[in-house]
Amino acid sequence: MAIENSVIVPAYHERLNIKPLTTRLFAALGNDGSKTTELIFVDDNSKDGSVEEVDALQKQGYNVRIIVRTDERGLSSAVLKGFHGAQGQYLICMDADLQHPPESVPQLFDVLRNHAFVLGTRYAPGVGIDKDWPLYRRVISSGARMMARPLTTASDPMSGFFGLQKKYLLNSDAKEINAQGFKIALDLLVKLPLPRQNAIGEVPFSFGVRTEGESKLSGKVIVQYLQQLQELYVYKFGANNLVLFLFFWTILALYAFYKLMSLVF
Ligand SMILES: Nc1nc2c(ncn2[C@@H]2O[C@H](COP(=O)(O)OP(=O)(O)O[C@H]3O[C@H](CO)[C@@H](O)[C@H](O)[C@@H]3O)[C@@H](O)[C@H]2O)c(=O)[nH]1
Ligand SMILES: [Mg+2]
Repeated sequence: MAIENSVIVPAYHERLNIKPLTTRLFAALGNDGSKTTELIFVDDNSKDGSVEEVDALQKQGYNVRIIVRTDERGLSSAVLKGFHGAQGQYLICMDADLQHPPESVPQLFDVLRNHAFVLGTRYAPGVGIDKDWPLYRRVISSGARMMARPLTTASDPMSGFFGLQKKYLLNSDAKEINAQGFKIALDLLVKLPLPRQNAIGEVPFSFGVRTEGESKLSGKVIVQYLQQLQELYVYKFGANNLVLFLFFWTILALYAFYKLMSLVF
């Protein structure tokens, strides 16, 4: 049977998560779904036994492979590498660390049949929003989400659990996509030639807790996000409006600071 669906997983030092992710994903897809789905890890030369782990799973009959990059590092560029190397016309991206439930993947593929883009969202009724996250991650996440508000109507454009129909990627200018940092979904949402109506489907999910390995989010990733925002504002609204936005965010930041101070003192 031909491969219709591809699941792309950026992975850096994720050996311990590879087997549980693979077995849970294919169990969730069931017999029929498994025949038309491939799983691709994009690893940046972790040299931690991830390759051997994938080989063993292949021998057990899972349609899984691993691309090892030796010349580049980074989440977003790894995702694009996987998307371009995928056979399926329906593409889903998810993290390796099981914070994105593999059991939700079939639902994301279903939604992709009727939408150009699908987002796993943590901001929906009944979903525990980052409840197990430390406070500083919640503050970063809320601030990052608020600053992206003018760029897209999607409820969770920061999500790393998302998908798209490959034809929209092929119709875009690859040079325009920002492959730095973590927020590849946001870049694609703003820059891909998506239909005007009904382009984005959303699937609520609860963001799990990482149990193996460590998060790779760093100060550098936050700076890359701010640079990406600036570029996206200019892309969407033009350089002049960037000045207006900067003014707006400065006033908002000063107001938030004032409120915080009045709470503390
Ligand atoms: N190939 C590759 N993979 C990477 C790299 N950096 C991170 N990854 C992989 O990308 C996934 C997410 O990395 P984490 O380090 O677990 O990120 P996080 O802090 O949990 O952030 C996640 O949640 C955010 C939502 O708040 C998302 O915005 C973000 O994209 C990501 O999904 C994991 O599978 C990780 O191995 C890299 O340099 N190269
Ligand atoms: Mg994570």
